[in-house]
Amino acid sequence: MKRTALDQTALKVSGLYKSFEGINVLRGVHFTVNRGEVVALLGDNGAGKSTLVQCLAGLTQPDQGKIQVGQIERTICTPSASYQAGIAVVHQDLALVQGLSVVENLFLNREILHQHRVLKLLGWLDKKAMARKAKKLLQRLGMPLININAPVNTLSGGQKQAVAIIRAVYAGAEIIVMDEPTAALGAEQCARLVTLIRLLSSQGIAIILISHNLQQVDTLCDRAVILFQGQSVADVAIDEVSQAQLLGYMNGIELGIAQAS
Ligand SMILES: Nc1ncnc2c1ncn2[C@@H]1O[C@H](COP(=O)(O)OP(=O)(O)OP(=O)(O)O)[C@@H](O)[C@H]1O
Repeated sequence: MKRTALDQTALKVSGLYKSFEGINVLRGVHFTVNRGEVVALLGDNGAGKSTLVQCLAGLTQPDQGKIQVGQIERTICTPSASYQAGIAVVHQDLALVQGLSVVENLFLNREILHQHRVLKLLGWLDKKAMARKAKKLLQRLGMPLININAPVNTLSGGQKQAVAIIRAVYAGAEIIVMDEPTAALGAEQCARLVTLIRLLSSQGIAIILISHNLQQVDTLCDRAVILFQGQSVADVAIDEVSQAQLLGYMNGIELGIAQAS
């Protein structure tokens, strides 16, 4: 293990099935992620990763199966139900509002109202409090150089990722799912994101990382769950497998299902 994950379940997925127009896309997905763990979700193209993430994000509903967050079984039928359950999915397109500033994005739909009774009734925002809190959050999560007043469309790709992730943390996410978070980043930005992921994990947040970059999975993740043709076929400690074995699981060879070409 790369670090001490807490021995407490953050997420448990059991027996998830999903079909689209008669095609069985998920055919029995089971895995658990503990608090503070970084777990890679691996699988070849079409293995069912995005469909699984859509189920976690409340964008589609499984036909069968259970999703448990902490000790509570959840029905995640909308994106807001997913968020309320403590799951945040940071997609490649990030869902930030481009014209708004960093601080406005961080507090979007969670604005801090003015403390003064009358101003609060009028819906006035406490911009100073939000600025203070935003600076503190960015500092705590190792991103003090991000200008909180900059429109997010002026930030680098890595900074945008960081803002989206920090927004999820501020909203109380216990489980953050990241879909290819470093795909469009340069080496330095990747390194910063890796540091942020490690920091979040050290604070007990569970991370599920979808990545095709096995080198990165090797350095960053504690465990990998591998999907093959819609089934979770392996759940392995990263320290105990080689990248070649991971690839073998992903293409079915390690399972004796597919033939080496
Ligand atoms: N809405 C849909 N209707 C019909 N088929 C779908 C739908 N969504 C996904 N599929 C099919 O389900 C299978 C799994 O797709 P999914 O996108 O979940 O895989 P993936 O592992 O994320 O692949 P990739 O790495 O290429 O993104 C694919 O064969 C895909 O064509």
